[in-house]
Amino acid sequence: MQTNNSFDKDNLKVLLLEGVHPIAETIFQKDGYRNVTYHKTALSQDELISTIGDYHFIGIRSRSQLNANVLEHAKKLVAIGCFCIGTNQVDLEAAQNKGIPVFNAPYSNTRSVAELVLGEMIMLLRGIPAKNAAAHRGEWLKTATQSNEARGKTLGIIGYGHIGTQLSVLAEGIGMKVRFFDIENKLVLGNAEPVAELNELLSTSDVISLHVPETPETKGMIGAEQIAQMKQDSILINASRGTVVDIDALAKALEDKHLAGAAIDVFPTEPKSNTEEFVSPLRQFDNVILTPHIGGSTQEAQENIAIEVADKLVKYSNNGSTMSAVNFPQVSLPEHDNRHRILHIHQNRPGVLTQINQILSENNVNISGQYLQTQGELGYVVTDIEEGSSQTALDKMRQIEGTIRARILY
Ligand SMILES: NC(=O)C1=CN([C@@H]2O[C@H](COP(=O)(O)OP(=O)(O)OC[C@H]3O[C@@H](n4cnc5c(N)ncnc54)[C@H](O)[C@@H]3O)[C@@H](O)[C@H]2O)C=CC1
Ligand SMILES: O=C(O)C(=O)COP(=O)(O)O
Repeated sequence: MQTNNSFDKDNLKVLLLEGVHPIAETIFQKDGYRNVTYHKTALSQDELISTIGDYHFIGIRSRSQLNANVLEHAKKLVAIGCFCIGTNQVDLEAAQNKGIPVFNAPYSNTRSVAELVLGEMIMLLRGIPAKNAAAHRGEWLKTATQSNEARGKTLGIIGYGHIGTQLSVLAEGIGMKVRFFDIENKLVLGNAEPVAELNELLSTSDVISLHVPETPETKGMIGAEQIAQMKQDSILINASRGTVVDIDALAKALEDKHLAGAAIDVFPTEPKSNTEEFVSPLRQFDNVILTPHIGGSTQEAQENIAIEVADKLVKYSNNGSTMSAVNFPQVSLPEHDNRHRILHIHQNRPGVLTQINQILSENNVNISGQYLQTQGELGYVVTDIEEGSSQTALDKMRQIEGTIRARILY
């Protein structure tokens, strides 16, 4: 059990990795967090293990793997910020078991991905990547063969979430017909049409674009069998996660000329830094657009993400609010001016709230507000109390069975 009291910001250490937009550092510093370490790259597993124990907050993007082993060494960690959408790089359950909320930016880069995919789709339908590559070699491929307008073509979107829906609207704007497959019932935008079976979507679309998260179900979702279902001369785009598409199966389909082209932004194994070689069987194909996982890498998106996630971390640190945490009970909290606030994180079992209130009552502590939320195995009780014997009460609350951690905000 951890025994932090109200945090002295001077002693709180923040580690920002993977070149998150520098405005994140500014936000921490402006709020009085002076101990911010900034790295342009990700850290290896060994580096994370030897470093993470010093830090109270960590900010990462999609490369840093915060698995259970790394989190085991995160003795002081209070919260994790994923400065991106995907949180599959973090063992969310291990973080939850340690009472560490994980925050992300669920919307900020969605437009950037949708715009990239729209552009790639138009380019691929015209056969531009191959013609461009040929021109760079001095070849002149002036032909209309396999060069098509997007207007009237069918775009099949797999995963009709924040990105999928925006792409849907943009694609309809240039006259495409949009169909989609999602495991949830979704509000349909424009004239898009839901399709009940993945295979039906695959076999009727001119372009397939993937916008699903990485989950056990989406891993390997598009393999040889699914690609075989796709129309002859159709196009596959993946800007979701590298594990969703079997790259060897895709390479074979391109070799066999079953597909007219592809655009791939995410890969099963991605270089850890810009100095490492990118290795992929897709490098040989002129008709494949290969991008280095930059779907969300625009100035606009990165700045918005940095503001959003840094604000969430600072708010959790200063005020205890867990709104929009992805693995944690969500509690939206008012400011606690002139009051002390006790945050109690515990295993979700009966009787904890009663024991908390019993302790407060026995210590003559007056409760001015209380908030309780549970999620799965975790319970989060926030109690605003009048100043006084809060420290004694906190010490006693830490003895309640099932307590994971507790801290006080002055
Ligand atoms: N290339 C890049 O730089 C970026 C990649 N991404 C990736 O894109 C993914 C999607 O992002 P958003 O649209 O914002 O997420 P979202 O959560 O809004 O949408 C995902 C959709 O996929 C659906 N889904 C989940 N499992 C499915 C399955 N097995 N079959 C069909 N549909 C399924 C969900 O119901 C949901 O509607 C992220 O999880 C992330 O991995 C996100 C941002 C940037
Ligand atoms: O937001 C996401 O999920 C992404 O894939 C973007 O990742 P990145 O921040 O570019 O490492």
